[in-house]
Amino acid sequence: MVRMTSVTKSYHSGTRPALDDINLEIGAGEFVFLVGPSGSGKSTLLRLLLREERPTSGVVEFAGRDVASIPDRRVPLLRRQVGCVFQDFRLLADRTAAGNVAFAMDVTGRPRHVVRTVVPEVLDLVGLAGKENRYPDELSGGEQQRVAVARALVARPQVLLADEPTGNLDPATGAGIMNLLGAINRVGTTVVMATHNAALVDTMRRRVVELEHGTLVRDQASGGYEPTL
Ligand SMILES: Nc1ncnc2c1ncn2[C@@H]1O[C@H](COP(=O)(O)OP(=O)(O)OP(=O)(O)O)[C@@H](O)[C@H]1O
Repeated sequence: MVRMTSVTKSYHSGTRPALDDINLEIGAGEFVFLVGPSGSGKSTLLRLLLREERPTSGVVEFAGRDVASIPDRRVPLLRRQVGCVFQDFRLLADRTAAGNVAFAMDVTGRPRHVVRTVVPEVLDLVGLAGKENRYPDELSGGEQQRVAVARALVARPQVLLADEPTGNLDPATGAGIMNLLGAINRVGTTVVMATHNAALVDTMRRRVVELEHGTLVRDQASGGYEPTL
C-alpha cells in the first residue's frame, strides 16, 4: 500500500535532513503508530504521503504509484485515497458539523442526494448523531475531532493519516478517538498515526515505527511507546 525507498527529505540544503534514508513498507489494512521526539520527522513523513512535500531523494509509493510524479491536477485524487486528520481539527468555523462533512463531499462532485444521505450516516458512525447542526465552537474538542474524522471518511480513503489526533484532547476523549480509529481500521482502512501519546500506544500494542533525528530507529510489531525486548 505504502512503500518508502531510501527516502531523504531536506528542507534546506546544508542542514540536517528532516528524514534521512527511510525504508518503510506498510501493507493494506495495517495500523501503524509513528513515534519519536518532537522534530524527529513524523509530520514530514506524513506530508510526503499527502504530496504536500516531495522527497529530496528516494521514492515514495502509494498503491504502486510514485507519489512525487503524480501530476498536480491528479493530487486531489490522491488525497481522496489518502485521508488525513490533524491535531488542530482544521474545521470550517462557519459551517456546522454536517456542513463540514458535506463540503468535503461537494468538492469531490458527489450528487446532492448522496450527500444528504451519507452525511448523517457518517456523523452517526463517529458518534455525533443529534449534533449535526452544531457549529465547531459549539462542540467539544473530541467532538470536533470526530467531525474531522467523519470528513476524512466520506472520501472512503484507503489510508487514513492522523497527525497527533489526540494531542489537544484529555485522556478519556483521546481514548475515544483512538477507539474510533481502531474501528475504522478493523473495517479495512490502513491507519498511520503519529503520536506522543505513550499511554495509547502502550494500550493498543500495534506496530510501532520510531524516528529519531530523521532516521528510522525501530520498527516493531505489537510494540510499546518505549522500546522493549
Ligand atoms: N516547512 C519546513 N521548513 C523547514 N524545516 C522544516 C519544515 N517542517 C519541518 N521542518 C524541520 O524538519 C524537522 C522534522 O520536523 P517534523 O515536523 O517532521 O517533526 P515531527 O516529528 O513531526 O515533530 P512534532 O512531534 O513536534 O510534530 C525539524 O527539524 C523541523 O524543524
